[in-house]
Amino acid sequence: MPAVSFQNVSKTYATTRGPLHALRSVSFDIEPGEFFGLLGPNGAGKTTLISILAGLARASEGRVVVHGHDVLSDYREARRHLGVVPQELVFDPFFNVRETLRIQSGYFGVRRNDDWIDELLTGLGLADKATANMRQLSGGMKRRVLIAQALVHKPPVIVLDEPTAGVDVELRQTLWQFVSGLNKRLGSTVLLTTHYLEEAEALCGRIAMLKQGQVVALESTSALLARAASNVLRFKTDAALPADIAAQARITGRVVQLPALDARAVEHVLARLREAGVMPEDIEVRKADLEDVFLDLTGAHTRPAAGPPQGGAAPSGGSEDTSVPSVGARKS
Ligand SMILES: Nc1ncnc2c1ncn2[C@@H]1O[C@H](COP(=O)(O)OP(=O)(O)OP(=O)(O)O)[C@@H](O)[C@H]1O
Repeated sequence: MPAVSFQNVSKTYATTRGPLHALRSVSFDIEPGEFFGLLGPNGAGKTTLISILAGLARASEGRVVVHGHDVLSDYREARRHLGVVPQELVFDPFFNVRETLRIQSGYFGVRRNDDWIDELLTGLGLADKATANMRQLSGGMKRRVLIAQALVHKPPVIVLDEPTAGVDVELRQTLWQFVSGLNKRLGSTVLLTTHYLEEAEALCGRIAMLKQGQVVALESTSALLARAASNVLRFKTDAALPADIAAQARITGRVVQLPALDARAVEHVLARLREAGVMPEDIEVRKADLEDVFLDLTGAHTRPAAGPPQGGAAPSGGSEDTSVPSVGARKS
């Protein structure tokens, strides 16, 4: 039995400009124990799909089943199997961290689970904050409690919707270590949506890519990576590129990146640039990554110079070609 089964899920919003098809017949299964990535540019429908899974929105058509429980007709059971980490921070400020987690356990009818609460506190770097009042915590610490809250009933399926948008590097590392540990040790299924393709590449065994409400790829991460041209030629220039080169290029400010199968392809591009009088600087050839596949599939070849993903913080650095790509910056 799949951990999560999306069956022909469609969602249409009525808007003043007519119907908006946020999801169009989305179907895929996530097997128990998978670390699964859901990727897509802004507006692709990721949050809508997660909201339907979590029972926060209703599908216009189709159904979603969690460990055999329909999220609509069998909501309580489906919800018990899910640990959904929300994006917004909402807390009762009068309780301390441990009390907050005990109260949340009570919502799920779980009692005397202090051992598990201790494990969550330690794993998420909150051990010395157990008796701190929620209102005394920093934003980053509150986010850790939010994650602990979502996991307090030991759900077999963990749903993380953009969990690292705007969080610091330390929390990202703590979170991934902890969630990977649950995935490996307890066999927890993890469904992750992220703008950070590097994270998806490092963590997810399988990936679905959404574009305009449709699944455009559903494959193992390694198969997706194998789809990309094996290398990428990268250089900087201020000059206008010849049209044939520009057509294949991904341009970020003055950084140009082109798929390059082998050394001959690299030589060909450099010769074309010479003919056109373009003097490339800082030439390098790197291995293709998930971002290259993503851009091919979502058709976003050209993006503006670096900017933060919408609704999230800028990836670290903020140089003209950030090493952690922000898909949100290329609204297609
Ligand atoms: N309540 C709503 N009413 C009308 N349209 C909506 C509503 N919620 C979402 N949409 C639209 O549905 C589409 C999918 O949005 P959704 O938030 O699911 O995308 P997303 O992939 O999560 O994007 P992001 O990466 O920006 O969070 C978008 O065009 C969005 O504007």
